[in-house]
Amino acid sequence: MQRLSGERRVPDDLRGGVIALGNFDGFHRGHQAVVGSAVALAREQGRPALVATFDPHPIRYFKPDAPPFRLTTLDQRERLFAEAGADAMLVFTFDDHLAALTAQEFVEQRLIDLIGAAGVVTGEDFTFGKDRGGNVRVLAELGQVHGLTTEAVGPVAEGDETISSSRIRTALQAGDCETATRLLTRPFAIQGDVIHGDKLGRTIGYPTANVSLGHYLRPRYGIYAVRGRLADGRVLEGAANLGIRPTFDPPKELLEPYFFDFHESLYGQVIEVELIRFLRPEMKFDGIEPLVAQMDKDCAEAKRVLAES
Ligand SMILES: Cc1cc2nc3c(=O)[nH]c(=O)nc-3n(C[C@H](O)[C@H](O)[C@H](O)COP(=O)(O)O)c2cc1C
Ligand SMILES: Nc1ncnc2c1ncn2[C@@H]1O[C@H](COP(=O)(O)OP(=O)(O)O)[C@@H](O)[C@H]1O
Repeated sequence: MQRLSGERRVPDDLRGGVIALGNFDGFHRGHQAVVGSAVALAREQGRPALVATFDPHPIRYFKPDAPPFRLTTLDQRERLFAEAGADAMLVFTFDDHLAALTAQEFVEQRLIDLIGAAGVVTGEDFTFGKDRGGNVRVLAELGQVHGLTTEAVGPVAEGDETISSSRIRTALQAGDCETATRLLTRPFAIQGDVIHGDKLGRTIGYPTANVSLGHYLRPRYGIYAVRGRLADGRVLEGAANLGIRPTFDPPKELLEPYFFDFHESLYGQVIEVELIRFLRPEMKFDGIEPLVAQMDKDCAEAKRVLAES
């Protein structure tokens, strides 16, 4: 799958496509329905399927000081869109210029001129353009003028509630991995480079691969049963601390998975760590011995949890 810039002319072989328009952070079941419809329509008509996303997230542009809230990085979205059958991911840079485009300018300058789109699929509640002047009705009207097919996909609900990124964020902030997994159709996963830490882990028999939380939403601090995916595709099981490790000075905010039966260096590798279940809150221990005794128990519990999930 190709990654394209939303500011440049789309190459000829990807023009005349159907584009799923949205941000799709998390790529939850609702997002999957929108992208799925775009891909299905594209296949039916023998057209390329494109998926849009915004970087930075529009919320970040409008609220630069908002606490981290991301559910996926651009790299994760790229993989998820490819798995959903898209031929290209189109990244719109959300900056002053984009924010100032009216709905009509966005459709004419971006969808028609730069992308050469033949069809566009959004969620029913999608808004776009300066002051959110564009919605699915405006999009349909502009589409008629420019020969652009439009389709609005209704919300996907679970129970009485629409599935949304904010519902998933709330679940993760409560340590409710199971709800997040259901709404995402896969576990929430943090991807990042393995960085150097204090080199303490190895001396207590528990080396941990330290990953920065970056722009990700902060799930509830605590100990989790996890699965890790290495760059080479290997999947490892483990137990991880996500938080500030209050036993150590100075406290540092990290995700630190210990992988069972694994003895290789991971420094510099990009790994992805799936949060399967919250086991307990982080605690401050009075020394290394009680910490290690608790880590032994955590690992035993994580193994039990992972064996049945
Ligand atoms: C399963 C597990 C549970 C842990 N629980 C805690 C905890 O409750 N409190 C704490 O301060 N550190 C805890 N840690 C320890 C730290 O996350 C980390 O292993 C330690 O700070 C060594 O860091 P290093 O990787 O920088 O050497 C836990 C680690 C693991 C793997
Ligand atoms: N089972 C394992 N789980 C996690 N990391 C491991 C494991 N075995 C070896 N490693 C390596 O050891 C490093 C962690 O060792 P540690 O002493 O905790 O150092 P640091 O403080 O730099 O994280 C990891 O980054 C990884 O390269």
